[in-house]
Amino acid sequence: MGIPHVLAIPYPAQGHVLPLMELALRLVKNGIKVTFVNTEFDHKRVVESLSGEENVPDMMHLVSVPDGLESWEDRNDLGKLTKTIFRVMPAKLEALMEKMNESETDKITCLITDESMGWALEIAKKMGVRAVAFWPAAAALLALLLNIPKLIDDGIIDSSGTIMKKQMVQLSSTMLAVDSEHFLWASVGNATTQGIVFDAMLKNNRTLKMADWIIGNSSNELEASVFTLFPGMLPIGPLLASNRLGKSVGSYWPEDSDCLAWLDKQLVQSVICVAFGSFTVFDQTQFQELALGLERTNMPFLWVVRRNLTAETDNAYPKGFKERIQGRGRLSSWAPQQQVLSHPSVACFLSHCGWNSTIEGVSNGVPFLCWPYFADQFTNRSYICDDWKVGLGLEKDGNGIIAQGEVKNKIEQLVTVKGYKERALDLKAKVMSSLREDGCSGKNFNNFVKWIKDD
Ligand SMILES: O=c1ccn([C@@H]2O[C@H](COP(=O)(O)OP(=O)(O)O[C@H]3O[C@H](CO)[C@@H](O)[C@H](O)[C@H]3O)[C@@H](O)[C@H]2O)c(=O)[nH]1
Repeated sequence: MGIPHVLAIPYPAQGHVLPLMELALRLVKNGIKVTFVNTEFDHKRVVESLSGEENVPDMMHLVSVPDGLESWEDRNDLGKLTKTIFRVMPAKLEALMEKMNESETDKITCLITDESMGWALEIAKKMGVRAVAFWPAAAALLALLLNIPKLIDDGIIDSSGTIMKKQMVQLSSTMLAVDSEHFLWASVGNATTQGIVFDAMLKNNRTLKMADWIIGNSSNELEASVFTLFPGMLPIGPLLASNRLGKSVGSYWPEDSDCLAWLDKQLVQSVICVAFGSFTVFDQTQFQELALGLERTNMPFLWVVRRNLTAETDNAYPKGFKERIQGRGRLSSWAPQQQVLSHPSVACFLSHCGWNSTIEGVSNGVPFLCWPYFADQFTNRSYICDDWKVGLGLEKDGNGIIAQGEVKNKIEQLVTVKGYKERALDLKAKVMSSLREDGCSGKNFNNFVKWIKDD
């Protein structure tokens, strides 16, 4: 067999593209050729944000297929996006693979797909190609999804995913309890969207059975009880650019690298890093309370204010805010987050608790302030606050708002009360040891590479 050729297919969302790209780059480093298939919409953004950079090696090719939506249509409408993906992408992917297979050197030997694009596993099997499912979120979430039939039997949800009982659900006595109201599909959009997403999850559960491997961006040190209950899933994380001594690739937006020079000028462990991933949206009141809360801490802060974090972002700040925080507060539209979190000046991370942000903070020993927005982020908050005890959750007041006083008080509590930083450093050491040759994630990854290279 010549050089193995992997086709990698992410779900089209920032928190899915980045970790699969990281996995792809690690495979390339191990002598495997990778073709990375983004949607056309994402491909354009990723390539644009890469311009002038030399982070994509020769053995990695970036290609695209359409997602079925027009360029102007709203890709944050997860119902619509999910429907068109399932309708349009399978035939496009199959055609792409057939074309590649016409050439002996381009022949696909293995397909790795995000679990949420489970239909690709079917195509791989049909074409006689090895099939791998990649799970980019907490393993606990996949375990819960695979238990949907039991949730229905127990009357917690009905057969269309509607929550019938509000209760905590625990799959085993050692696993995290999840509030049924925070089930993944139950917090995305309106009832129609939730139904479409739930249906897609059922389909993905079925296709997952076709996977030769299920690998995840987690580690045994973070979720041991899940991997005991669910031995078929192998953790290979955390997948971080620093592990291969490179820069993160796959951002949708150009990074403000200058913020690293700004961090260089700050005192050690003095800065609040604030970032909410790629989906979170704030209304005007909440946005302003956050701004005022950060201002009231009197600490330096680096706040990632994505262009669409709130409506009319430029005019959304409280009156005089930018002038008052000058020099102390740095506003950035998209930061090199992994590098930021590894910077010695960072004291804590105010985060929406997306899984990538969670493991990036953990891998750098940074304590968290948790402000989950939707989907799996509530479970990730429980891990951070209740299980690993490396952070504090922000609570809403009687008006359903996280008020400026709450932001200020919790940040002060986090950085002054002894224990959070110590536990965060302890967890970091455990998680990073997993990546060593003799660590759990390290061994799993090496076995995986061997399997891909085997005839
Ligand atoms: O200024 C920024 C902000 C973020 N990031 C990166 O963007 C990624 C964001 O991923 P994540 O923290 O997981 O958040 P989302 O983009 O919101 O990810 C989606 O996908 C995740 C994985 O399934 C889920 O856990 C989240 O809930 C879901 O919203 C991370 O790698 C960050 O380092 C940057 O590079 N710069």
